[in-house]
This record gives sequence, structure tokens and C-alpha cells, in this order.
Amino acid sequence: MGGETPGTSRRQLLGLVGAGAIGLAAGGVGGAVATAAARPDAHATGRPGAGAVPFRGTHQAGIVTPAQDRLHFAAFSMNPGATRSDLVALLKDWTAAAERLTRGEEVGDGMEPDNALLPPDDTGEATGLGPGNLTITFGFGRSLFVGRQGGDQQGGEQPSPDPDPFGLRSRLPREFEPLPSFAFDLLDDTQSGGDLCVQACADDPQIAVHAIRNLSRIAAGRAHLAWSQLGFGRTASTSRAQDTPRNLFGFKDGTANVMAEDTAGLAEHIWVGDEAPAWLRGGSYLVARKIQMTIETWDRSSLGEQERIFGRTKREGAPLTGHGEFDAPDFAAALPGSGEPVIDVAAHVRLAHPAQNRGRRMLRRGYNYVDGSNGLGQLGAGLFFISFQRSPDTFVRVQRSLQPDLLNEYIRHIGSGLWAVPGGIGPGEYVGQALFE
Ligand SMILES: C=CC1=C(C)c2cc3[nH]c(cc4nc(cc5[nH]c(cc1n2)c(C)c5CCC(=O)O)C(CCC(=O)O)=C4C)c(C)c3C=C
Ligand SMILES: [Fe+2]
Repeated sequence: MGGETPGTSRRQLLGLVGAGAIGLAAGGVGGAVATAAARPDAHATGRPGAGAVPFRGTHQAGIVTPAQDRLHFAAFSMNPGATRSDLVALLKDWTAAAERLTRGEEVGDGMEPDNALLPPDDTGEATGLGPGNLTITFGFGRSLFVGRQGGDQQGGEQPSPDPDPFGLRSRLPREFEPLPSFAFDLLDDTQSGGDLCVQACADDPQIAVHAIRNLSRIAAGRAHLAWSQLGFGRTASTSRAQDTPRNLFGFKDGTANVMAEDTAGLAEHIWVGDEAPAWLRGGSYLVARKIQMTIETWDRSSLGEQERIFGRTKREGAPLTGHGEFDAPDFAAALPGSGEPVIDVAAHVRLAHPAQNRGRRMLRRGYNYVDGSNGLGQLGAGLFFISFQRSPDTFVRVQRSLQPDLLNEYIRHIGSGLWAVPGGIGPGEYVGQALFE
């Protein structure tokens, strides 16, 4: 697996030849060869799935890209005994495949191998769906640099005896410390950690799932899927052009996010700068937290209580001290008579606000999830929280500040991971290339 043909693939050439032979005007593009590559109009038709996000650029796609509606997030572990050259080969193969996938093309030689006794390179379920604004964002776990040590959250894997399995220890950024334990954490190590992470976001869940499935096949013999999570209904806007979505508690989520248009805010708070080794500049740190929400209990709480917990109104998403969603909260405002603060001292927006966190900000890009239900009639539902920040310390600071949060009675963090997301991938480069030079 994983052998990628640079440039036009054999399958695309066959498609073009075939189309010419039978006449495009007659609508004769053969089904099996009708990839987006064989149909250049697929990117511009305006039909569902036609939008494409460039894979290469200054920063990896999938961070400031307007948040798509669907997520498949995956953590991978390197196989025992995998070498540095296995890792480099994997990253090259993933880069080639990801570029094709984000264009809506099949991976490798597509769905039809020369020999029908062989499995196809591409599993096929996204053929004909178009690119679907797919973005694929790659991150490197701390264990890639220092091996799997006892105490690191690590996808239920055994610790690795080698403290420098890929010769990367000296390239570990100073700030890349493991996340500490937080009060109320109930982390499941089979949904935590990972040597590598891949965030696939798209307009269509089948496109996101297809991407992870095929990247996982390509990894065979070198790395394996440790755990993965599906998400739906983005819980953040990352562009002013987007409406603010709602989380499973019914509140608008993502109002006060760092947006794509705020280039100064991104440079200050999201993109890693000169403080880090060159391979990470222009990148970011990705934190993922799987947060279970006890929605049945929440649904029995009064509207007043729900609004007190967040410090915002449910319908408008306005701060309790304002009228419009984007009004700035006034944390000093007090109720006449009692003198009590209008926004509770333990309201989520007060504790998460930069004013409580030495001005630190993060770009949130999470998704709702429902993993079925339990035997007590309760949904296994919650928020797959994803944030990007210039330093892991920003997340640590805000999460510590949330210790007295009123929201904590209704949520539990059950999964966790931290990855360094290298900067953008230039022409002809593979993801993370500068780390190996
Ligand atoms: C450590 C970071 C954060 C975690 C974990 C977190 C969990 C969490 N949040 C909501 C719902 C809302 N969060 C809102 C605002 C908000 N949350 C964080 C950080 C974490 N949230 C920040 C930095 C902010 C912005 C604060 C500000 O600058 O005003 C809001 C309000 C609307 C908005 O601005 O997005 C909601 C609603 C849930 C349900 C949740 C865990 C399940
Ligand atoms: Fe929040």
C-alpha cells in the first residue's frame, strides 16, 4: 500500500483516454474512471461536494478554514520496531494521499487494480462525492520525540523502552510538556494520546470517514489506528462569514472565537513563532478533549440556571449584561439591590474569558458527538473539544481557571490529547519535512 504515483496517475490517464474515445459530449465518462480529476468541472459546478480547500499553504488547512460540519478525528500509534525511515516514508505517503483526497481524487491507483485479484488502492465509498471541502490536518505527539513513558496518556499502548525511537529527542520544543491532570478528569486511556493525530473535516461524513479509513490502510505495517472519534454539527465558527452554531446544551458556541479574518490575533495567539524550532513555526498546538455532557440532567435544569451557568442568554447568545450576541460582557455589572454580579463569579464565560487568563486566547474548532446510549436510557453525548493555540500552556491556564466552573456539574472530560501541528506544506514537500532535515 501507499505507493503514490506523482503527477497524473495511470487511472487518470485511462479516464482521459476513455472519455476521449467514447465522446465527452455524449456524457460518456465511464463510471469507474469518473474521479474529480477526470472531471475538472467537479470543483466548479456549485453542486454539493464541489468545494475544495488547497492542501498546501503557509499553514496547514483545517485550522482557520471555515469549520466544516463533519469530523473524523484519529490518533495513530507507531508500530513496535518502526524506524525513523518508516516514519518518514509514512509521512510522504500520507502527504501524497491527503493531497489527492482533498481534491476529491481516489488514492493511489484508485478503485481498480491492474490485477483483479488484488484489493483496490482506494476503498471507493467517496468516489463521485467530490472534495466536500475536505481538510486533513496532521499533528505529532510528544511520544514521537521521547518514546512512550509511564504516565503519558497514550491510547492504552504499552510504554516503549526506547527513549528516542525516531532520533527526534533533540528536536522536542521546550514548551511541549505533557498536559497535567485536571480536577474532575476521568480520562480513559483508550481514547487519549497518540504518536500522531489526523483531523479530517468535511461537509459530508462519508468523505471524512473515507479519508481516515484510507490513511489508516496506507499506514499498515508502520502505524495503526489507536482510537478515533466522529463528530457532527461544528460547535465553533472560525470565520465571520459563518453563523454561530449551537452545542448539545442548546447554546450558541464559538461566539468569542479567534476568527480567520483576525490576522493579528492569529499571529499573537495561534501560530507558533520564533520561540519554537523552525519545523514548528507557522504551526500550532492542537488539544483535543472528549467531554461527556449529561444532557438528561441538563434538560431538567431551569432556563435561568442554564443561562447563569454560561453567563449568556440561550436564544441570542448575548452576555447577561448585554443584548446582542457580540456585545462585550461586563463582568463588573452588579444587580441593583443585592449587589450580586450579573454574570456569576463561576459562570463559564467569565472563567474562560481572556480577562481571567492573562489575555490568553485559543481558536476553538470542536464538534458535537453522540456515541449511542447506555442501558439507563441516557445518550453517550458530548462535545469533542478541539482547540489550537500557540502554546500548550494557554490551554492549561484556561482549563485550570475553569476548575470552579458551574458547568462542571454537567460535564466530564473522558479523553485527551496534545499534538504539535507543523506549519504549512510547501510545493513538493511532505508534512513535517523540516523536522527530519
Ligand atoms: C479549556 C478550554 C475550554 C473548555 C474545555 C470548554 C468547554 C466547554 N465550553 C462549552 C460551551 C461554551 N463555551 C463558551 C465560551 C468559551 N469557552 C472557552 C474555553 C473552553 N470551553 C473559551 C476560551 C470561551 C470564550 C470565552 C470568551 O472569550 O468570552 C461559550 C459561550 C459562547 C462562545 O464564546 O463560544 C459556550 C456556550 C461547553 C458546552 C463545554 C464543554 C462541554
Ligand atoms: Fe467553553
